[in-house]
Amino acid sequence: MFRIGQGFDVHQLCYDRHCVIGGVMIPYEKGLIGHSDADVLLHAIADACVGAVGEGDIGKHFPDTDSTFKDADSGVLLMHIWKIVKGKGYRLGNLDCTVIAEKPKMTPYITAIRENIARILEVNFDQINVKATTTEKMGFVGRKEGIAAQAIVLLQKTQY
Ligand SMILES: Nc1ccn([C@@H]2O[C@H](COP(=O)(O)O)[C@@H](O)[C@H]2O)c(=O)n1
Ligand SMILES: C[C@@]1(CO)OP(=O)(O)OP(=O)(O)OC[C@H]1O
Repeated sequence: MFRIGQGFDVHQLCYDRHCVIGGVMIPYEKGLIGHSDADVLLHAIADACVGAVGEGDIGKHFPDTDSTFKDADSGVLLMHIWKIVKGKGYRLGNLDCTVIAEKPKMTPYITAIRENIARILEVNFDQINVKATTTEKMGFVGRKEGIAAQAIVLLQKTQY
């Protein structure tokens, strides 16, 4: 049996934070604001995974009212989500994601991000794809006020 899930997340940019996207620290004058490290891409992936197995959303598993998750490493949060997915007997078919950002330029970091996500999900590099697009200077992304990310995951049931 196959299950599909999609995730979407947005975080605001400000000057006093690190810019961590897909678990990779990206040199940029601004960083993302959140209760956790605000890794918008890993949050979209986590939402896609919990969505695929009918387990709600990331906020259900890691409430932003819980101080445990203050400045949390989103890689660790995604590992926890992935354990739930595996526990339900699923394996990853493939994951496709898009980072929607006017800046920073993502291309130099895409390989490192794919490697990091493949490590967290314990899959091969070629099962993970990460893309980037601008919004052609329009809207909150175009004004560099925030960054959005989307993810779509395909899971296959291996245990019944
Ligand atoms: N933050 C970004 C946004 C885009 N890219 C790369 O540039 C290409 C063209 O972007 P458009 O928004 O003009 O379609 C895109 O395909 C990406 O390869 C990027 O690296 N970082
Ligand atoms: C990750 C969590 C928990 O620290 O907080 P944020 O970093 O604010 O991220 P968000 O995508 O708004 O929602 C999920 C959260 O509850």
